[in-house]
Amino acid sequence: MAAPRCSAKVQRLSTFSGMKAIGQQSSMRAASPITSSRQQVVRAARSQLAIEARKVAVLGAAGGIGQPLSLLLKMNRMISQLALYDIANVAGVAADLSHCNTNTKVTAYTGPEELAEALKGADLVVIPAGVPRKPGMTRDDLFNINAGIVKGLCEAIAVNCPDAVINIISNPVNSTVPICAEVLKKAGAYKPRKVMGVTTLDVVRSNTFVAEANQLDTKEVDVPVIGGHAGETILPLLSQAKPKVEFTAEDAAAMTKKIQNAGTDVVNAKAGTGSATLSMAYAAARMAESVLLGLNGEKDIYECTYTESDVMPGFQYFASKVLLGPGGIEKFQPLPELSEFEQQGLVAMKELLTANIQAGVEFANKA
Ligand SMILES: NC(=O)C1=CN([C@@H]2O[C@H](COP(=O)(O)OP(=O)(O)OC[C@H]3O[C@@H](n4cnc5c(N)ncnc54)[C@H](O)[C@@H]3O)[C@@H](O)[C@H]2O)C=CC1
Ligand SMILES: O=C([O-])CC(=O)C(=O)O
Repeated sequence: MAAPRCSAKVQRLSTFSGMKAIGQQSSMRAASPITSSRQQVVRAARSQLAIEARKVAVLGAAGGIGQPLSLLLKMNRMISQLALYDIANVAGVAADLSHCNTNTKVTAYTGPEELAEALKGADLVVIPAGVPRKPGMTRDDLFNINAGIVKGLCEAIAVNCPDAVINIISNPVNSTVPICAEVLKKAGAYKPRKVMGVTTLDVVRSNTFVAEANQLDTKEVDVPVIGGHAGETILPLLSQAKPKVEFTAEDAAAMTKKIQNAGTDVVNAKAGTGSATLSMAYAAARMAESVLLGLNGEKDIYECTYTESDVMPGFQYFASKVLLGPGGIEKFQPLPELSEFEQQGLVAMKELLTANIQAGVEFANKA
C-alpha cells in the first residue's frame, strides 16, 4: 500500500513551499518558488520559527482574487484563523476550504452585520473587495465604486481591529491606500507603518519577465518596483536587478513598458471577464506571508509596498522597498542611485500619482 501523502511530520510552513518538511534540513534547491530569492521562508523553516496564533481576515473573499488567495492562506502554517468576509457567496467558499486538512480554521461572515465579527482580533486584514477592470478601462475608472467600498471597510477596521496590518489590493491602489489612511486618521486609529498597498504583483511580474529575457532562474531574480500601481507610476528599477543584468536603453524602455502594461494585457486576454486573479492571489499570499514573518520577529524580511512615506520628497504616498517587522514597516530603504531612464520615469509619474493621491485624500475627507 502506498505511504500516506502527508503525515504530521511533513507539515509545511506555507503553501508555496516546495520547501522540505519543517524540522528537516532545507536546501536552496528545495526552496519556495515565491520566496526563495529572498530565502526568508527557507530560513524561517530552518529555524523552526516560534509560530504564534494569527488571525487573518480576507475582505472580498468570494471574488476572483479572494478565493485562490484564501486557499493559499489556508495552507499557510502561520495562520491559525482565516476569517472570510464578503457581501455574498462566502459561506460556500469557507465550507469548501474548511475540508483541506491543514490546521487553519476557516470561518465565514456575510454582509455588513457580520463584518465586525470577521475583523475582531485580526492581526492582518487583506482587502481584495471591489470591482475589476474590463478592456478599455483604466484603474482610475474603478474609483467611483471601489473608493466607497474601501472607505466603508476601513471604517469598520478602525473600530474592530485598529492594530491590524492592512494589505490593500483593491484598485486604484494609488487612491485606495490614501483613502484607508485618511479614514483611519479621522477615527484616531491610524498606524502609518501598518497600512500597505499591495504592489507585490509588479515585483512578481518584473522578476518573471527579467528572468525569462535573460535565461535566469526566476527564483534567483529580484527587481524592486517603486512609485505606484497604475501605468507609468509603476517604475521597475532594472538598474537594481539582482543578479545584475545589463539592459541597453532600448531594452530597458521595452521591459519597463511590458511591466507597466502587464495588468492591461491580462484584462484584454480575459476579454471582459475580469483582471489578474491567480497571479494576484499568489502575489498577495507572498505579501501576507512576509508580513506575518515580520510580525513573528523573523529578521531581514523585505518587500516593496505603496504606503505613506518620506522616501521620495514630493510624494506623500510612494511604493518602495521596506523592512517588515513586529510593528509592520520597521524601516524604509532609501532609494538607490537611479539610472537616467529611471529618473525620467520618476518625473513622468509625478502628475498622475499626485492626482491619484489627491483624489483619495479628498474622497475620504468629504462629508
Ligand atoms: N493590487 C493589485 O495588484 C491588483 C488589484 N486588483 C484589484 O482587486 C479588486 C478585486 O478584483 P477581483 O477579485 O478580480 O474582483 P471580483 O469581482 O472577482 O471580486 C470582488 C469581490 O469583492 C466583493 N465585494 C464587493 N463589495 C464588497 C464589500 N463592500 N465588502 C466586501 N466584499 C465586497 C464582491 O462580492 C466580490 O466577491 C479589483 O479592484 C481589482 O482591480 C486586481 C489585480 C491586481
Ligand atoms: O490591471 C488591473 O486592473 C488589475 C491590476 O491591478 C493588475 O493586474 O496589475
